[in-house]
Amino acid sequence: MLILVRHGESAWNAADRFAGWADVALTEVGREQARDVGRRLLDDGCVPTVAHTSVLTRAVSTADLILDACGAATVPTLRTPLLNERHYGALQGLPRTAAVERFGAAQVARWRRGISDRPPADAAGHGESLADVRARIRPYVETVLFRVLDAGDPVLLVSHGNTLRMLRQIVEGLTDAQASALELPTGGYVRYEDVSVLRRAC
Ligand SMILES: O=C(O)[C@@H](CO)OP(=O)(O)O
Repeated sequence: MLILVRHGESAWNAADRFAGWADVALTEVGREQARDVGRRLLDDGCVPTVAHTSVLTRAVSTADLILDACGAATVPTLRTPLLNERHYGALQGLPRTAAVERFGAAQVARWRRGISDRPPADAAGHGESLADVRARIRPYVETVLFRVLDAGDPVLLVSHGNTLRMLRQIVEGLTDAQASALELPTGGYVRYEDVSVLRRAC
């Protein structure tokens, strides 16, 4: 079983600011969203035995709260930057409304959901398109994730909006347009009971 979770609401989700690799904490709403996922997994008898998260605090905290709430606090957890949110370059920290005023709604929409549109780079030259994120996570999906799923472990994977968009494209075999249109709310999750279907789609 694979359980994909988008982290709970962060301070910058609440403030409508681009987060990317900025290490923003969960709000109390986000913490409760995470605990709620854990309680639902427990009720459904879907307690993970392995967890994978990004290295960003909002994902790590979400995983910890989920695992605590479903009685699985001691399961082995892999934290990897491969599961980080897309790097949003110079947009990080900017309110979305300010970005729209400065660059126009159409350009901001392309940076947010266009597959190969890379946001403007930050001072250090960083900034990833969705295609860059897909290339970053593909080796993780094909070697690390599938190896654990093949061992039969129910895996909890906590990541980010754009990273999960690309991860779902890979494991569900979605087109670019379908992947770009995916919207998982903060604290939202998708559960795949039969992971052999995912292997075929990959
Ligand atoms: O700020 C971000 O890092 C992401 C996810 O919340 O934003 P967007 O949905 O605009 O890609």
